[in-house]
Amino acid sequence: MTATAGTSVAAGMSLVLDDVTLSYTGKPVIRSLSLTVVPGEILVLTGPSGCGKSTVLRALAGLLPPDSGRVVADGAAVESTSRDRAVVFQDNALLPWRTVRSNIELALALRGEPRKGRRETADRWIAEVGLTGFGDFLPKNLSGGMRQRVQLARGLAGAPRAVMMDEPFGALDTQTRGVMQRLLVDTWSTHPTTVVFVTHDVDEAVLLGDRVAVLGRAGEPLRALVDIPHPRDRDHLDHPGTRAARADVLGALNHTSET
Ligand SMILES: Nc1ncnc2c1ncn2[C@@H]1O[C@H](COP(=O)(O)OP(=O)(O)OP(=O)(O)O)[C@@H](O)[C@H]1O
Repeated sequence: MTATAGTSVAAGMSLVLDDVTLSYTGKPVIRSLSLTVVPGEILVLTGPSGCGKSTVLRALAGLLPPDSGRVVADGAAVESTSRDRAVVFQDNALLPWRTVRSNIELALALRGEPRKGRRETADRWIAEVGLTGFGDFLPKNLSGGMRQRVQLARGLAGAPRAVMMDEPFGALDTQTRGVMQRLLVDTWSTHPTTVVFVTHDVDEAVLLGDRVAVLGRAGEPLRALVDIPHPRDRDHLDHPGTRAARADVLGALNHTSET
């Protein structure tokens, strides 16, 4: 867990799920889940389709109150959404009638940044995510990868202390996905924050995460919580420890689907 050392610790928020049960219609999707997200780390959530990954993110974001147990952010019970806890979705959640710049400026306005200076800050974010020249474009005139760049910029521009990311690169082709993973790592290094990242992709999980939590099927216990020895190291799969961790994640996933 490299992110637990150094400056990123102070920048991120701690998130705790304490014996949490979550449901929509009374039948638990998540049952008695306890999990602590360390300040400044990237914790990846993976597991079979429908196991409740997005549901956990909703609870952390304050969008879904637990049936029982507690969701705690920096020691305080989560009872509503907060600009300190941002969400980045796979789907295009940008405002379609606003330009790229204006979408990012909105995040700055919600943070309470004075109007003066917002444009410059938004343009810095646009440059940071490699979209210089596209500030006046509407989302519909961008590729899927470009829209995800804007979502990343918008999610982080509000300087949240935690970001919940729900399969943000799931719809992208392999090459664009690789570029976005690197962009996320670079941006997160410059603007450290706690990240809870949902993915189906084992390689993405092992590349990005300090730790990978493998959820069981809906209502089942957590299958595994795996430490990744060399997170975000480009050559991480050359390390035997990382290969072993990847095998642990895969083993837990396969175990889940066999039972
Ligand atoms: N708004 C909702 N109302 C009722 N049931 C829901 C709602 N959202 C999700 N569910 C159900 O809760 C369960 C978990 O859904 P969730 O989206 O959290 O799973 P997931 O692991 O993120 O799935 P996937 O990997 O397919 O995106 C599923 O059975 C789903 O049908």
